Amino acid sequence: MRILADQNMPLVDEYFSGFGEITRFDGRSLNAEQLIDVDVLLTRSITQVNDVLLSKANKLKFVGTATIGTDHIDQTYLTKNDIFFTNAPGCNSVAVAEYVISSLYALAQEDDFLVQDKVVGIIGVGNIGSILNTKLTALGITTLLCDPLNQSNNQEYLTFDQVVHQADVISLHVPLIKDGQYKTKHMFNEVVLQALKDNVILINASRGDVIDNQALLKQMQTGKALSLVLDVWENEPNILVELMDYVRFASVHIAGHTLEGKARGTQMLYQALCLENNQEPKYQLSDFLPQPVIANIKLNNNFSNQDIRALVHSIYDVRSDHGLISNQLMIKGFDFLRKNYPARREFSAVSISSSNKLQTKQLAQLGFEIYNEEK
Ligand SMILES: NC(=O)c1ccc[n+]([C@@H]2O[C@H](COP(=O)([O-])OP(=O)(O)OC[C@H]3O[C@@H](n4cnc5c(N)ncnc54)[C@H](O)[C@@H]3O)[C@@H](O)[C@H]2O)c1
Ligand SMILES: O=C(O)[C@H](O)[C@H](O)COP(=O)(O)O
Repeated sequence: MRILADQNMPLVDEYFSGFGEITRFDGRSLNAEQLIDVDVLLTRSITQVNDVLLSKANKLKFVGTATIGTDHIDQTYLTKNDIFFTNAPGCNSVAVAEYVISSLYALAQEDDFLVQDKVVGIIGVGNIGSILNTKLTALGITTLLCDPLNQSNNQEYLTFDQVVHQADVISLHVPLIKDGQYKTKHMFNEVVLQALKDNVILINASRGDVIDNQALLKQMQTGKALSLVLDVWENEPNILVELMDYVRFASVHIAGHTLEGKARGTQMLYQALCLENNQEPKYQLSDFLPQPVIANIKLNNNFSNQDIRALVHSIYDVRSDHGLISNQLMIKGFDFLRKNYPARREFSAVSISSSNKLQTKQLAQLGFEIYNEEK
């Protein structure tokens, strides 16, 4: 079996070498010639998989993207050509939710507010939005949910307009849908942006095109008071650099890039290929994840709600990502910063011990491991 895998996908040799010969490719410059005689294509979000790329793919039977988003894949073409397709739903949901929590705490610290005093609107309540909702609720934060396509799990849902006008924080977790009734491309256009309340915190870790970046720049240039947290941008990797000046925390589409999130993506493709080939999976994530720098933390009795911020930021502080893009974007470029993103762990890599039952429960809901019997 010949396997072609994106060079930015971790653990490909570890998971896939048993299946055959592996060749790595640059996700931005993959071309049709490279697909000749290839059986399995493993991509990330930056490769457009369509009729042009696959025009010479004479043997291709399996396409997997180690991502949640699928807007780069022409699934109709794959179905028509009898090519199996899978993505990795949920692989990096926890990472994105933790990115939002880290951002919120960083703004709370810099602007001197309590996260519990903010109402957070979540637009798109699928894998990521639901996990974020659980974590925010555990912290005592009120959430407003909007998802016209997902009215499940006994939640109260509001309309887009209600959420956008009532929330102090708006966090976007929709897929990119380019047209139709539930279109999300430019969901935040000039009109919506203009109507936002002053001082709203707008967080986008979904897809760049969900916010009209030119319209957003125009609003900010005319003095609109918004706190912007942007992980994703229109036209990556050639983003609208002028917008950066107005962004409180900017990053290079890495909200999902924890070690766990990326490795889970590879593992899900491995499991799908095993299933397709009637093989029992041999490996699991824990076989390959390194020990975290901080593995155990024992909390003392004085640990308070306020200390959760410090705990969260000891695992992941979004400001380190902002530092990277601010200092190095123009020198190194967007893709270089993504490829060389420092190792980041999820809260679950850290085990917490506390004698306070309520606190232990809250931290468990936030995603930390608990290592005493008080769980
Ligand atoms: N920044 C990153 O690193 C990163 C990482 C992972 C995923 N993502 C992006 O986040 C998106 C969401 O991920 P997910 O796993 O939660 O996906 P998901 O499919 O589980 O959830 C998306 C939710 O959005 C809802 N939705 C669709 N159209 C909507 C609309 N018009 N208004 C409101 N809700 C709408 C859907 O019903 C669904 O429940 C992905 O599609 C991907 O584009 C980004
Ligand atoms: O959709 C996703 O899962 C994410 O956006 C994913 O993390 C994108 O990152 P990439 O595949 O480009 O590394």
